[in-house]
Amino acid sequence: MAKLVFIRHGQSEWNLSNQFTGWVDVNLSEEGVRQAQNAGALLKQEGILFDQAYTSVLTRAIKTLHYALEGSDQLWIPETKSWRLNERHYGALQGQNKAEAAEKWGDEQVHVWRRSYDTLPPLLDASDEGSAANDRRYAHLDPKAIPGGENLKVTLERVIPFWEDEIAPKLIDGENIIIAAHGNSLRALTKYIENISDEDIMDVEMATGEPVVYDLDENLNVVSKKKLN
Ligand SMILES: O=C(O)[C@@H](CO)OP(=O)(O)O
Repeated sequence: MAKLVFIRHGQSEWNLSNQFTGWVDVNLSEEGVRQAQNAGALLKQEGILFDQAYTSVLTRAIKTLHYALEGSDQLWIPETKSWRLNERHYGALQGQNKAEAAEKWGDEQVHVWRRSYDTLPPLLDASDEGSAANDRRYAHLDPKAIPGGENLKVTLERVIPFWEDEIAPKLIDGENIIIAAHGNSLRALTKYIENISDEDIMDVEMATGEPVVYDLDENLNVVSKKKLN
């Protein structure tokens, strides 16, 4: 039996200002820092001892991981950062205010962009100055792997190879793992490990800074799941 903990980053500055974020590297808000510190206290209270941590290459998730590990006295454990755990790329919506987008395109369209499994957002051109192609942290990637915008399906398809190659083998060996990532990269992993349908995943939400604890058997079946709050 292995423990797997998902933690969505604490509230970010753009969660607070209600802007589409995706791959834009915004910081935690003060409330987000408090949420991440509280997650550390909850993990300590729960007594979960981790062997390995994973996070994305985005500041809000990395900092959340560090606050959570510091609060549970395990800041020393090995950690791996991967772009594959990044938030879904929100394409040309990145930076826009969600309420203003709903006024412009309608609530229904914005809801479909945010939560449908396979509808892509409007794409960001690779020549746009905000393209991830201009960001040094993605310089080692095949340019074809750098998205101009992702739906949950595409997000899942880039998260799962990392899960299969890096994370699942460790869980099968009985290691306890924490993954600090993002609302939609964690929804993709949740869909995969809980076998949730394309339709039902639309209603699954992750709260900021709230650890979700799974017990997994050696076949990676979910034996139990609980949220710490
Ligand atoms: O803006 C984003 O990147 C995500 C997460 O904050 O938003 P949503 O919940 O709308 O997918």
